[in-house]
Order: sequence, then structure tokens, then C-alpha cells
Amino acid sequence: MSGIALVRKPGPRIAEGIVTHLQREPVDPVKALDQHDAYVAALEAAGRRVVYADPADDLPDAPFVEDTVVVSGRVAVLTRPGAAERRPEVESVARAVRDLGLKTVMIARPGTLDGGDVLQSGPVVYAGRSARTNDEGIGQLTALLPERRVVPVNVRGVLHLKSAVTALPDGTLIGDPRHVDLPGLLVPPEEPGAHVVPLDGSRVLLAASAPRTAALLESRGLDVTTVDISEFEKLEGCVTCLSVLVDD
Ligand SMILES: CN(C)C(=N)NCCC[C@H](N)C(=O)O
Repeated sequence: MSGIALVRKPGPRIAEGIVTHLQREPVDPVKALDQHDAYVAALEAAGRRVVYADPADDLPDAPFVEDTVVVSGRVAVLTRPGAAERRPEVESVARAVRDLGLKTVMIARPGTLDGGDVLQSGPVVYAGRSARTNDEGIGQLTALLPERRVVPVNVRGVLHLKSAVTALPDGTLIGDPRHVDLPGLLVPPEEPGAHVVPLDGSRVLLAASAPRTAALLESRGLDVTTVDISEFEKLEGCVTCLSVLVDD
């Protein structure tokens, strides 16, 4: 599959990233950089052209680019992250997506929306109501994407909707019913197994911390690539958070 993956390298202050539901643990910035390189290599191996947003070394959570923009076709919805300290990340991502030729629109005050709360699956866009994303943000997203069906989903006990549920290439939702009310979830055998990046119709990217889920998905005929993202997981990140996929 062709297409682009927008990413941003972690900076030296990554260890200062926000932690909400986990106990803070030391994060090694050098290891994070190596893990990020391996993550990028996996995307490239899957045929993606990788584009880097400008470094934002003063903003510890900046490698979690997913939260700053939602791409639907050729439209990029620039978000207004729920955590005020993450809002300065958006400007450089806006430049990057404009350079890719996407049309930009934006979530405006008093709306808040994190891309990690937006799960796209076919015609449906699930939008998580979370501590980061409010009803006003979801309402604005609905108005900005008139051709999509935006479905609000309550999120409990985790940071983002995509902390709890993602979609396999065939549209099956994989996730933890304790955190979201969505029917027909495939429940992964371990928590990080809920985070899947679909690379194409038969390949997915998964964290190395979910080996039993990798086996489950392989038994369903999927080709699974795993990457160790332990340093990002300590900051409540997952495989989806580190890139924004743009199809051309
Ligand atoms: C799906 N997920 C979890 C994301 N898209 N983003 C994770 C952001 C983590 C960051 N420390 C924060 O607290 O903002």
C-alpha cells in the first residue's frame, strides 16, 4: 500500500510527558529515539513514505502526533487538545499537513478534541467523550466532516478512545468493554492488544507488549508486525499515537 505516515521524533524532554492513569516511571530519551526509529522503519517496510513534522523539543508529548490532527480524505482537522500544554504542538503539524496538500480546518474554542479520541472505521467516525474531548469538540468535528457518520462514544478510565479500542482491517473493533460501550468487541488477551494500526488489508502493527494478541490476530489470518514502544507506553502512548496515516 502506498500513502504517507506523518510522525515526529521524540525530543530530550520526552520523560516530562503527561501521565494521567499510570504511575510515573523513568523514561529513557535515547531508548525512545531508537524505538521511534524502529517504529518508522516498520511503517516504511509496509510501504509508507514517512514525513517528519518539525522537531518540537520543548513540548514533551509532541511525538504523539495523532492527537493534533484528524485526517479524513484530503481534509485535515487540526485539533484543540484538551490538555492546554499540548496545544502548541498543533501549529507545526498544521504546516506539515498543508505541505502535503491537505485542506486544513480546525476545532475552535470552547471545543476540545484529541485525535486519540477519534477512531475511523469505514464510513463511521467514533468520537470519544473523554477528559480531553468535549461535546462541543465532537459537535464541531461532526460539522467539519459532513460526509462521515460521527458516533459519540463515552470513554471511562483510560486516556483516549483509542486507548481502549481500535479497528482491524476488516472493520472488527478490538478493545476492552470495561472502558467503552460498543457492541461486538473482539476482546484482546492483554491491554496493549487493543491498540492496532492497520497497515493494509491484511497487515497490522502492534506493540511488542501484546504477544498473545499477536498470536490471536495471526490465527485470524493477519500478518502482524510488532514494535517495542515501552518508553512511549510509560507515558500512556500506544502504536496509534505515534503516527497519522494519510492515503494518497
Ligand atoms: C491513543 N492515545 C493514547 C493517544 N493518541 N495519545 C497518547 C498521548 C499521551 C500523552 N502523554 C498525553 O497524556 O497526552
